[in-house]
Amino acid sequence: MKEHKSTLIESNGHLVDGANEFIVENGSDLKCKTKLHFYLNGTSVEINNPDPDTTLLQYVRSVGLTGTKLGCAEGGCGACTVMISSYDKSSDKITHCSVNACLAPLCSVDGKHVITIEGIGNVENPHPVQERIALLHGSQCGFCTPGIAMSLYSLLRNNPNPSEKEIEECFDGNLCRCTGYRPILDAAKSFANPSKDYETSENLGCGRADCCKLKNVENDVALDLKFPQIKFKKYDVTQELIFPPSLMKYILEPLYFSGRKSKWFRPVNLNQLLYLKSKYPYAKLVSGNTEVGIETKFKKLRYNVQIFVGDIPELKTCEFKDDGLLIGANVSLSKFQEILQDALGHYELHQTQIFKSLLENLRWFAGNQIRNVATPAGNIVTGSPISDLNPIFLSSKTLFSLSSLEPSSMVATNRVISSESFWTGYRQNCCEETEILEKIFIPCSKQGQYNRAYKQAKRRDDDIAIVNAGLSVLLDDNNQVKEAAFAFGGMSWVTVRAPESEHYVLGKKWGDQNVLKGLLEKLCEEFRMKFSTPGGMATYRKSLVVGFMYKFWYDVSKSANIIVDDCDENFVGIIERNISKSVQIVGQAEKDKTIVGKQIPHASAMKQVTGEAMYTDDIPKIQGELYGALVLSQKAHAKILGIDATEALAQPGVKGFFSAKDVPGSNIWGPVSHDEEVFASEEVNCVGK
Ligand SMILES: NC(=O)C1=CN([C@@H]2O[C@H](COP(=O)(O)OP(=O)(O)OC[C@H]3O[C@@H](n4cnc5c(N)ncnc54)[C@H](O)[C@@H]3O)[C@@H](O)[C@H]2O)C=CC1
Ligand SMILES: O=c1[nH]c(=O)c2[nH]c(=O)[nH]c2[nH]1
Repeated sequence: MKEHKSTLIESNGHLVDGANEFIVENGSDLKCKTKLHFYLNGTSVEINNPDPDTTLLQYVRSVGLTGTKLGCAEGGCGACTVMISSYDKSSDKITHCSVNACLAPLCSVDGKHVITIEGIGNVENPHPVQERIALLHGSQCGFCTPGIAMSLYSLLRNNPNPSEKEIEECFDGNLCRCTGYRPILDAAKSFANPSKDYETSENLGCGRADCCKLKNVENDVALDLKFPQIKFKKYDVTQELIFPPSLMKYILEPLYFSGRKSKWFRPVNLNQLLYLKSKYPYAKLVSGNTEVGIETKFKKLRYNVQIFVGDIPELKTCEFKDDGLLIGANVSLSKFQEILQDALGHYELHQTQIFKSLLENLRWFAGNQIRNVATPAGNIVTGSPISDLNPIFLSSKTLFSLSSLEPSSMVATNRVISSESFWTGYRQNCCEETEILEKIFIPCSKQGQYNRAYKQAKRRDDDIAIVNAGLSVLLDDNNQVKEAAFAFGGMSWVTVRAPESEHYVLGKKWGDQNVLKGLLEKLCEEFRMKFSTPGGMATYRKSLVVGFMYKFWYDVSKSANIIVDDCDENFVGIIERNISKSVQIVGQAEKDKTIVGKQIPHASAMKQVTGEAMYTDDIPKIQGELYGALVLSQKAHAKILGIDATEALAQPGVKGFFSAKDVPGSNIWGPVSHDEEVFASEEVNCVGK
């Protein structure tokens, strides 16, 4: 990766950007539009100066599309899933992505088509996805159901002929707490081609609903045999909502919005971005917003100026160089997965070790909705100590290219820094304020090099690591270690290497049991963790480090054909979960019976899958509406001798205080047996009553 310099400002002092010349406006010299334009469920929407702090979820719900739900608000549960389609002029392709609307900024959807659960069907005319989930009992409380339907819908829009495995994986960012996944998967797998081999790569067309490549796709599986009592609609891809032709011609221009608390810039090329970053060094870059969104919502951080980098083509490039992969820092993680998969075919087998490690860890990196928008740059710059990618970057000497404008000359300049010196402390790195991460160079592995990645979390999918690792060794022809790089996440304030263990193993023979013993002892010494360490679980975390190295030892030995004693195959490789299988046996309905033996969906099912079911939070607000808050007991078990409401009434905005004596009629209620008090009258029997 070479460093470069280029002039960005012409002698007349104006910023050079192809045909554009920018004039002073909005506090910067960049001429910007102040109107957001996108499509929502097939209808054109224009908003003048939207508030940069509004999420897509807040917006769609505010216009009455309350089928999209607010669950966890941090991209973990999938209840807010919508689909965003965009058109890429250079490849003439439309992509459809499931996205967490709770994190997506409204301002980020310019030029895109947003489809919510209401946009795919309704109770009178449900989409086949909605109909099958409802008829096959895939909803109970129904709160997660629209999100589940949208994940499946997004998969089918990209891949109308999925395998069962692809269907199971499309739900890795959706949680359901009451229905159970069995009926959901039954419904979803009715769209699967059971004969399709997961590994088969096929041409999935250009993303248009009527793409000629999809004409022969037969989705009508043997549903009649599997579900004899139900007649389903056929799934016909050609009937899907099309990508608006006018958006294909829409030219992305720089945007500027000014809200109550913050300003938002959307540059559309690298020069504009560097210029804005030089003008506003303190500005926060926003990419997938999956970390920044958490910071602003939960950590209450404020960013007065935000620069959205999601529409900059230079940050989404990919080049297969002779010695490695050079990618734009803001490709989405899903796109990164595709690039890495392509790289496996492009390079020789021995060169692909690091790419394989990255692919392995990306499988377990959050859920689809996050990977569709989050970027390597976001992960690298955040520098979380349990980042999934950074241990692999650190153990592979990946290079980062940082770009900025030199303030005096306004010349674009660039420096390359190794991952080994990038992170400087807890969530800190060596990026200067005016610098942006432009490109990432991931080297090919050498002949004799073995690189593996491991992650242990509380659950496999959609979870953050407890400890993770990127481990690498280079062996010579005699299996002696020439180079070693062992990087771990979750063991310190930053992703760290284990220099003493690396040094110990240098020159020693891989496969020698004494070396293994010594190496594990060294690691234990190196990662001495106090019992009181932040994050806890000190012993467990240390044992994970040792466990990963043990696994790596046997994994490398097996790959390098080194005969070792006691090699248990279970140590090597990844334990794969098979495709889940289950059956609900529904007998033939007896003709003279109206209920017994019949597969009858519950009364709310169709409303839930279409997003039409109204939950408390979905009821439109009325003018002057008041909210209730409970005053709770701080005693575990006490007699109520009297209630003094003075403190509650003194709170700002409080209009009244109500207790048991104010309940008209009976103060007793309960779901089945009526044996609970609405408000405690004489006695409390727990804290929080
Ligand atoms: N909310 C969730 O469930 C999950 C969140 N994550 C987080 O998401 C992040 C992934 O990235 P995004 O959403 O794209 O990040 P983001 O838009 O939230 O930005 C994260 C950080 O990266 C910086 N950044 C982004 N692009 C940059 C660039 N080109 N140059 C310099 N700085 C840049 C931002 O200013 C910010 O400090 C990871 O860091 C990870 O921690 C990962 C998995 C799940
Ligand atoms: O690198 C990460 N991987 C995850 O799976 C994850 N989940 C999360 O919330 N943050 C992160 N970071």
